[in-house]
Amino acid sequence: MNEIFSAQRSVLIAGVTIDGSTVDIAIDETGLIASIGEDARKTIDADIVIDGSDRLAMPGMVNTHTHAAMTLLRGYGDDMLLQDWLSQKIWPLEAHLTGDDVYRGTKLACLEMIRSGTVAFNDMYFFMDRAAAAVDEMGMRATFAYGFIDLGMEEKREAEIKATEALTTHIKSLNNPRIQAAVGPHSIYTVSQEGLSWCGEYAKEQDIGIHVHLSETEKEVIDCVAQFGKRPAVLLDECGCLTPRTVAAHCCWLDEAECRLLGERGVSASHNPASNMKLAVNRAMPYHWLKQYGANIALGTDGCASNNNLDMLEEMKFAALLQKFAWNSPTLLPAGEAVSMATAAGARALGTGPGTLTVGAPADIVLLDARAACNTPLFHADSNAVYACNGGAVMTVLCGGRILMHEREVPGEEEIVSEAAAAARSLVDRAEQAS
Ligand SMILES: O=c1[nH]cnc2c1ncn2[C@@H]1O[C@H](CO)[C@@H](O)[C@H]1O
Ligand SMILES: [Zn+2]
Repeated sequence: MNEIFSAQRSVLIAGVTIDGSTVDIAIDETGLIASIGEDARKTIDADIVIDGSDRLAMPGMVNTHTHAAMTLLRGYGDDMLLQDWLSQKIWPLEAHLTGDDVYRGTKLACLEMIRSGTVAFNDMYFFMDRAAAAVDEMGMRATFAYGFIDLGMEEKREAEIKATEALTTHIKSLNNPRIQAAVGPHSIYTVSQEGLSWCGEYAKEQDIGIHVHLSETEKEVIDCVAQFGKRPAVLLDECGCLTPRTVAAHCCWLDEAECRLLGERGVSASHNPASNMKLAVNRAMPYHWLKQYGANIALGTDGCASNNNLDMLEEMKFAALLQKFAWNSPTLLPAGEAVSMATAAGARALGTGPGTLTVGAPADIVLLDARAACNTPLFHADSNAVYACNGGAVMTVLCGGRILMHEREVPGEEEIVSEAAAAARSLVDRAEQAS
């Protein structure tokens, strides 16, 4: 059994269901889908054969906004106002974080994501070289941004610039096609205009993406207008931070003109409904306007301190329900669109491929249990995936043809969990001793 997790080999998923038809999926030794169809098994002499009967195939999901190592802070501070939560609970604890903590927390995050069908994620945090090591070992894809926060102080800005440059250099030196760097200006309320402009220019020069929090709360918009006389998306645009490779997380309080601007710039908006509801930001991302103006609308969980898990199947349901409820329209964000947000739109946001099950695409594939209660009866696979199932229905996960989980087994799971639990305990102990 263990050898199926080892090196990259050619794989045949035999007799699996896609959109109601039974097909084979052949994956070559470079990790691409070589053929899909009734006779795909004849096209390769596969090293590994996965039995696809009683399985539904879907593209691997892409989590476009998270802080992976915040798994260690899960349940540490809940039921608070966003500003209090950050300043009283989260930031004081993060001051004690070490690289080892981030490594262990990110491994736990990867485990959780793999177990719920996610193959790629967009991460913003600290000690990202250690997060990249965790992802490399777990076999997923990720884009890493150092969370750039200068609080308007020039000295701090210099340090953040150095940290950002060091991460980009490190990630590029890994030469791992699954791992990319991005620039991570945290938000317009934690980064000066000088800092934002540097981020915009640096991203352009390095040809990498930008990962930023945008218009999460009404306070962010009110303060921005009072201080700068313009709204947050306009400010970001003037600093060169709205590009086709920008992922803007939350986007809750955008007005219609800002949605048009995001569409014109080809920005990806990452909807994070669970975090938004938990922190009561009191407005749902204007999905209808972003869609109307052509922004790429993707999905994310945010960190585990505000969600409190990384299950994208659950997140699709939250997205579909929140949009309907908030904008009083039961026809808004139907199941098929929620699946596209979690797959194709996410892959487009991070540039990891088409995010579809098509020939020539990277074999980022999730197999769901067709016999699970949540998939019974099976009138519409998308409907069950969005409204009925959660990550527990995910049986097998492949990323770039590599098998990361099979029949719910992930290699090394017990050790990852126990080491993360110990790291979280020790982090809280250190913070409490210091206070
Ligand atoms: O919802 C959120 N809004 C704003 N900041 C957040 C949220 N969740 C996490 N962080 C914070 O963003 C930084 C990333 O480098 C971290 O300090 C993390 O705690
Ligand atoms: Zn966030």
